[in-house]
Amino acid sequence: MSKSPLPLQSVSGAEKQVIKKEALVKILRWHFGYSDFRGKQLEAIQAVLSGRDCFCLMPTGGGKSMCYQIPALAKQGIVLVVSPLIGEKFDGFYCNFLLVSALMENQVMALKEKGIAGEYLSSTQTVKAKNEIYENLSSGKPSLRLLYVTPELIATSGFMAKLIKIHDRGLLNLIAIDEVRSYMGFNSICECLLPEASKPSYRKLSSLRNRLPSIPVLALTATAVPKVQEDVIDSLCLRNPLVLKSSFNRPNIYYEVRYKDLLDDPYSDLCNYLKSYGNNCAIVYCLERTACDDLAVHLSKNGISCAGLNSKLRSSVLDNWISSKTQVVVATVAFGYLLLLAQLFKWSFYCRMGIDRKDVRVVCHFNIPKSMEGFYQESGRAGRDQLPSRSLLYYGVDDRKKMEFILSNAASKKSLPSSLEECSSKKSLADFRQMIEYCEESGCRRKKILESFGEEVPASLCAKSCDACKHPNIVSKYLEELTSATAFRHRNGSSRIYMSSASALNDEGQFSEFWNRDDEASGSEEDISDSDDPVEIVKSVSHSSKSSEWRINERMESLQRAEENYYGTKNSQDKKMSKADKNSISETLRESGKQRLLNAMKQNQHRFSNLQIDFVTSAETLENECHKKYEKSGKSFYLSQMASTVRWLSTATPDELTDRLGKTANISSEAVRPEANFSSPSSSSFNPVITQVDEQKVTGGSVKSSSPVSQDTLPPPILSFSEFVNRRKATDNQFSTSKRPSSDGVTRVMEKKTKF
Ligand SMILES: Nc1ncnc2c1ncn2[C@@H]1O[C@H](COP(=O)(O)OP(=O)(O)OP(=O)(O)O)[C@@H](O)[C@H]1O
Ligand SMILES: [Mg+2]
Repeated sequence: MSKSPLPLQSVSGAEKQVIKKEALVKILRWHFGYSDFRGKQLEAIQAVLSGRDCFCLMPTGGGKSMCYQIPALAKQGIVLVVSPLIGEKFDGFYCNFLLVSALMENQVMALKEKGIAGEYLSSTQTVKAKNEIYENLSSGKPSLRLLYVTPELIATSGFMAKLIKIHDRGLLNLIAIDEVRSYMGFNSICECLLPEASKPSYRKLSSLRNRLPSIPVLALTATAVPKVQEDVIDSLCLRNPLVLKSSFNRPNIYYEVRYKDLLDDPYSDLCNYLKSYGNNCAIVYCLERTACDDLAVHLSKNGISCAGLNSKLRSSVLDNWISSKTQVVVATVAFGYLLLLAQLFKWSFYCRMGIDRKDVRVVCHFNIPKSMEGFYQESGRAGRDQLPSRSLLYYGVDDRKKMEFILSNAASKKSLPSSLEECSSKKSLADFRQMIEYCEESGCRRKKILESFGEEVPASLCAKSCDACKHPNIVSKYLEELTSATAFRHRNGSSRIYMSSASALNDEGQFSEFWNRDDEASGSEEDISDSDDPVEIVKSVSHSSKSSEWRINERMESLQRAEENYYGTKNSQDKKMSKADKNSISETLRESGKQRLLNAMKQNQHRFSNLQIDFVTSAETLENECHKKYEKSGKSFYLSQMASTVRWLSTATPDELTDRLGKTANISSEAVRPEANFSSPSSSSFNPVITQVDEQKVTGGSVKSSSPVSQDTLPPPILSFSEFVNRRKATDNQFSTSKRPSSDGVTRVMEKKTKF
């Protein structure tokens, strides 16, 4: 319902007086229906209305927009809002044009619905629409109050000329630079990495001050560490700005980390988690497009209405989500192996896109984000209505390695001078380190977040609103298990630096984003050495000789060689191992598994003390059960099942243990049957029911999968890089020999579906 604007105060552009709080609250109530200002809003508004520059740090969802929207309504004239959220240039950074446009429309529409004359200028608009805006601006008394533009538009001489005219007529009130952190003052290294095309507009922001010296500038951001604050103030040439900082704490968000390596099936875990939130809305961030697609399919299959925002983003997806038709948006944090810019922008794009849906109850990161800053921004999408909400991060050791690999390499992709390259890479890794600590250390998660922004807070601030404060023992236990599982994998050489997802081939038969053809075409120039040391491999990627043209096959082969060397030279025993052997469950592994179970039983002996059981035999029985079930699928599944069993032992009742041992013993005594594989319905009888009981009870978390292990529910095998390459070669050959590309495409998709 549109409202007519509240009559303006009699404050002309020339007058620099403080408008009283009452008058401003009246505007707030009239247009937005809120009873009072939040946090530092009033101070920021009064500062800019009195003509002073202001640098305002407010947490995500803190209400930054209000700081320029109210001034736009309190004074005659126009507020110019420079926002990276609406930049069509962003499609150059793999961000989708349509989505950007949809968001922009959404924001302006929201203003219009409130009776506020807002417009945006973008290349998505028709010439007619743009002309109407320009006509309005040049009319005697423009009705426009807020004009949203991109930094790129500011850089054009045509627009700057128009702006100066508006200014000269005394109609420009304020320049607000929203999400200023997104496109300025990263640091000098990152700035160097911006594509040439973006540099002028980026720099032109500072020229706003030179060209329009009398207009106050309001810089707004949700995340800026002290160094960046200085950069922003310098770059924008702010004069004696009022610096307003609110705490970054989001008390209504409960922070939790779950460990993929300790879960039977993270997908199911997430499904259950989301289901436990009923019809509330959620955002799930994934690292790769393929993972995003997989997850979207998985969630949909499980009855969760879900839309994937992937390569073919559609404004309708977002519209549906904003209008509550879709419960979950799985937003890919599309990442390009070869582009640092992708690292800089993509990860944070979806979180910064300014979606103002207040009732997001859950934000889940299905992969670890690359920095605390990104994580904070993204998780901050939850609970913008200040109601209790959750941030859930699934941490996986493989995800961590993958990200470390990417970050180590990212700088080398831009042909930077080596000093900058090293520095940039170090910075990214240091930023990432904070995320690892957030996941792998047992202290308060909230404290870690806040400390990363330079805020010293007492642990009591959390008030048990993170898993580490609420369930310290459980979290410590998980971390211990994670450490032993990781150490174990490390010793046995099962971790894979080049591991790709099960959907390494996407449905179009192209590579996953990790191996995106477009990226290849964009001309990266490194090679891989034969070193068996991952660190060496990473280094060699950075420093290898340049070739004029990127050749994917060569690169594939060298990576394949590197992987083979990695496994092949680990030790002489490994050398002889075939791929199948590597995934097999060795006797040593089994022995250590038994020991692990025995320890777990001993640790929990107070609960089992009345049972007439021998711990050693029981541990062997349980280990046999795991082995029988997972010997065919291999080591990783076996290990994960062992970890689950250890957890189960920490909560199982004596009856449950007797029951399980009894069943297992019966089954163990049977001769090995052909149906002992996973498709056997009878195998369900000895599938342990494992729950994160405590977690579930107290936090409403999910119940771990207890369904029978069948062929359908088994997680797909993870291909090694070599397997991936061979498979790709096979499909490529198939493709090239085919006279009918369309039917071949179908074959390929089917092949993927059946094989993976
Ligand atoms: N004083 C207020 N009282 C109540 N709600 C408010 C107030 N100010 C803003 N809001 C609401 O808070 C929500 C978040 O505001 P806004 O989008 O401006 O946040 P933001 O700081 O820009 O967040 P982000 O960093 O995520 O972009 C909006 O729905 C807005 O209407
Ligand atoms: Mg905002």
